[in-house]
Amino acid sequence: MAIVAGVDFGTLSVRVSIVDSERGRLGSAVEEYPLHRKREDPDFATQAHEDHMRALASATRKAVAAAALKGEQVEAIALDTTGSSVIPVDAQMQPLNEYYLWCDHRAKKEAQEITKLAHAEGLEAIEWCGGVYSHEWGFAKLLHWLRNNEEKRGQFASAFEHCDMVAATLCDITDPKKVKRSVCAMGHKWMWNPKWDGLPPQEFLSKLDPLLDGVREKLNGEYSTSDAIAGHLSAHWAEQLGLREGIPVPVGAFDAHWDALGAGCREGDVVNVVGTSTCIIAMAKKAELVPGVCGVVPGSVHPQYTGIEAGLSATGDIFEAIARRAGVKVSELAKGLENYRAGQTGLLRLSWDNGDRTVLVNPELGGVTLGWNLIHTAQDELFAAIEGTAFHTRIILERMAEHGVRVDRVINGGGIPQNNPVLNQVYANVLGKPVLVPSGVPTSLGSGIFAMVAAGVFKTVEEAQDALCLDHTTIEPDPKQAAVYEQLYPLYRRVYFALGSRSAEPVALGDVLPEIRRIAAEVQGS
Ligand SMILES: Nc1ncnc2c1ncn2[C@@H]1O[C@H](COP(=O)(O)OP(=O)(O)O)[C@@H](O)[C@H]1O
Ligand SMILES: O=C(CO)[C@@H](O)[C@@H](O)COP(=O)(O)O
Repeated sequence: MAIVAGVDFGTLSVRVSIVDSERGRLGSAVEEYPLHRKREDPDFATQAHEDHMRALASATRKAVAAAALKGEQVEAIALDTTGSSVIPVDAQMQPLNEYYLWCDHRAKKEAQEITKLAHAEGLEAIEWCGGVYSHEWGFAKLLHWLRNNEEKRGQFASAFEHCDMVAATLCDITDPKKVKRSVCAMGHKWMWNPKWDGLPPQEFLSKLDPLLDGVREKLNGEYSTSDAIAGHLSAHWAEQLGLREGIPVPVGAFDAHWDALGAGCREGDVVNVVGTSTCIIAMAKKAELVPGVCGVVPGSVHPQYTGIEAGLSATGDIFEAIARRAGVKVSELAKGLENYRAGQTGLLRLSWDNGDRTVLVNPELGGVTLGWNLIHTAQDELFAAIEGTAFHTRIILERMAEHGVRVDRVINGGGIPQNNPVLNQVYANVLGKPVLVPSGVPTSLGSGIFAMVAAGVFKTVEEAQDALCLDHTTIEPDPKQAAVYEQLYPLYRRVYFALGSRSAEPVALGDVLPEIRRIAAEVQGS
């Protein structure tokens, strides 16, 4: 028997779970931290390193108390975070600014420049990240920071993903060169891959902007999968967290990737980690390039597999915005959704409110709702938004399957499937497949799995999964509702490509809207 701590840094809060190798999760605690946004600049989204560390210390102490244990008993701590959440640091690992959070979109211009040059130079890496370098990713954010912080540039020693920065802080590693970097974070967001000798060549980066001269060297170091140890908990942070000094901290990774493992992901499974955004995660022994899918990286989800990541740039964030505009909480607006039937609203809602991450990969897109009439309500829009995210998910899963990714089982992981059963049923109906939902919050179990491996309790991720993962409830598609979606999905697909991409066949709303309305009228009349 062994006890470890699993940590998950989400967009708004950190969850710490205390996990026992035999009894599973013994207790957990959540602590929030501020997300700094600016009303005048919707692209701005930052968070402070100190706020994260303070929240981590408090949540860890509370989780240990909730588990009715002593912190001394915890044998390892592992952590995952959002990404690309990037922090520039000086030569002593001190932050030069706040994190550019994953949803900070200020670096659109830089991302476009990277994409353009990468294609012009024939950089193989650009094909493996969907053909478009995202403004949510590391190099775009770093270049934006360098261009906009002239007075601090002289102190710039390196930049880190949130997961690597927290592990380094906990282990008191103060030399940027000695910090181990996560292949998951660096592979999906910084074009790192052993296939082309790590990061893109320095010549490419310098051509992009001379401000990036020498940056490859500054980002160098040991790149590791999460079965490697990043370091050991320092005396200072052991005291802050209420744990034992010297326990191992494995190399971290992204939240969605470990959430997928925590939700029980094996080869052949696709996990929709549905939260503020959706990350769609799969893993394969061998994976080919998937056009429009934002990352195919060896070792990223599971150390011995190639991880595949796709997703929606906003899911819960869309639901929340709809509720906010109606002046209520999303949990309030969600009450009564179970009375809705497939397609009944007559609304078709595209989930582009935060741009499109996969498969169009276009940050310029914005949310679109077709079919409004004068009596539609905010709740109608919420239901249509759930349907819209499910349709978008189907487009992505079809793209993955076309390129050899197995979609034998679909698992709805992440926070929202635990709170919103209607969403799970809509997903099963739209996908026309059973959807498996973990029978309890899967968040932070992935970290528990890697903490167990770090503590040496289990030799493999699979053994740890067998011990820690929760059972699944299977949501079967409802044949009648699924049949309605079989009519609506082709319309959604046409509109998605026609509105979102210049190269697709155009579509006339005068053709689409009567069809959506006809389907709604049939549903209402049945
Ligand atoms: N009942 C609900 N139905 C749908 N969405 C919800 C509900 N309750 C909360 N949400 C959304 O869940 C999101 C948070 O998801 P969660 O998985 O807990 O966090 P994170 O994505 O940061 O890890 C928020 O965007 C919130 O709007
Ligand atoms: O993009 C990634 C991981 O690659 C996520 O960290 C990001 O979408 C944030 O995820 P959450 O929805 O906050 O869990």
